[in-house]
Amino acid sequence: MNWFDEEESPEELGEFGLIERIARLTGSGNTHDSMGIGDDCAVIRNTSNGFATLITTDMLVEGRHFKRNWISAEDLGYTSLAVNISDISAMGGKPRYALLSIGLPGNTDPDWLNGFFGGIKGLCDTHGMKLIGGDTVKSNSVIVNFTVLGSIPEKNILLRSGAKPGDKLGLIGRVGDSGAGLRLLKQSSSPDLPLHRHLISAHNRPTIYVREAIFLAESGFVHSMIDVSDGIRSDAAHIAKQSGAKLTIHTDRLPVSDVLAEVCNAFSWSPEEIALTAGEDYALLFSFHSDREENLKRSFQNSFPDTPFSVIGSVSDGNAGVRFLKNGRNFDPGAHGFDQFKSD
Ligand SMILES: Nc1ncnc2c1ncn2[C@@H]1O[C@H](COP(=O)(O)OP(=O)(O)O)[C@@H](O)[C@H]1O
Ligand SMILES: Cc1ncc(C[n+]2csc(CCOP(=O)(O)OP(=O)(O)O)c2C)c(N)n1
Ligand SMILES: [Mg+2]
Repeated sequence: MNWFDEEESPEELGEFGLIERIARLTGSGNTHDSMGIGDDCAVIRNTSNGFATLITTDMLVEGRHFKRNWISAEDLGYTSLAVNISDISAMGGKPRYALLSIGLPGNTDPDWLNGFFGGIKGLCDTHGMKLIGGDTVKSNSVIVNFTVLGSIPEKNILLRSGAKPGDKLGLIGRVGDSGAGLRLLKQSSSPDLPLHRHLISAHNRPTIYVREAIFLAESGFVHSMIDVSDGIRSDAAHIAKQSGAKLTIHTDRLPVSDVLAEVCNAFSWSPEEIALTAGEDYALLFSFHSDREENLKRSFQNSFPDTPFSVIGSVSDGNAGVRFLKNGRNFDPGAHGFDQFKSD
C-alpha cells in the first residue's frame, strides 16, 4: 500500500494532518449509530433508550508529556485520568468507566506506585467512576494511556460542529496558568515562591469541569463545545473549521489570573500568547445562543459561584477561521497551538 508519499513524515504532516489522513484511509465516517474520528470523543448511540456512550483515549509519554522530576506520582495519576475525563466533559457527558494501559520500568519505586494509583483512585472516587480494565507492560519509560467511557442523553451531545452565526463564545475556567507553570518548570525556577507554586500546580494538577459541563449541555442554550488542551488558538480553530464559521475572540476578555499577570510582568512574558497557545488548561470553550447570555450566565453562577464564566467573543458568517482582537485591533498570538510533531 502506498498511502504516504516520500515527504509525508509525521513531522511534515503534523499531528492533525496525520489524523486527517488516518481518518480518510480507514474510512472512519459517521453512521446512523456511531460517530468516529474528529471530535473530543467517539459516540455510540443506543437507539433504544435515547442515551449515547462517549469514548475517548489519551496517552501520556514520559519525557514528552511529563518528567518524573517535575510532577509527583499522585499528580501524574490524577492528571492522566483528568485529561480523558475532560474530553467527556467537552461533549457534556458524565464520565463512568475507565480502562488503564500502562508501561512501567521493572524497577519502578513502590512508593511512586502508591502515589500514582492513589491519584487515580482519588479522582475515580470524586466522580463515582470505576476502573474496569486495561493492559500492563514493561517498558523503558513510563507510558500512561487511559480510555474513558461516559454517558449522555443523545439530545444533549455538544459537538465541535454546532456553532451558529450569531452565537457568543463562552469560556469556563481560566487560561494560561498551566502554560506559565510549564515555562517555570523548564527554566527550573524556584517552586518555593508561592506565585510560582500556584502556576506549577495548575500545570501538574489541572482543574476539570465535570458538573459544569453537564449543566451547560442540559441548559439547551449551548450549541458547540471543546476542551482547551492544545491552546485556545488551536482549539477554537477546530470549532471554526468543523462549524464552517468565523470566530472572533477578544484577547482583553480572556480570564487571566492575577498570578499569571504578575509572573508574566516579572519575566516580560506575553500573558496573551501563553493564554492562547500554551494549552493544558482544560478550560471549556463553547458557543451559545446570544439572546440567552444573561439567563445562562446567571443560572450558571448561581450553581457554580466559584467557577469563572467569561464571554470572550462571537461567531459570524464568513471564511471558517479565528481572528483575535486586542482592544479592537487585530492581534497575532505569536506561537501556534500545541502540535505533537511540531511543538517542543
Ligand atoms: N491514531 C489515531 N487513530 C484514530 N483516530 C485518532 C488517532 N489520533 C487521534 N484520533 C482522533 O482524532 C481526533 C482528534 O484527536 P485529539 O486532537 O487528540 O483530540 P483531543 O484533543 O480531544 O484529545 C479525536 O476524535 C481522536 O479520537
Ligand atoms: C515535559 C513536557 N514537555 C512539553 C509539554 C507540553 N505539552 C505536552 S502535551 C501538550 C498538549 C496536550 O497534549 P495532547 O496529547 O495533544 O492532548 P489532547 O489534545 O490529545 O487532549 C502540551 C502543551 C509538557 N506538558 N511536558
Ligand atoms: Mg488526544
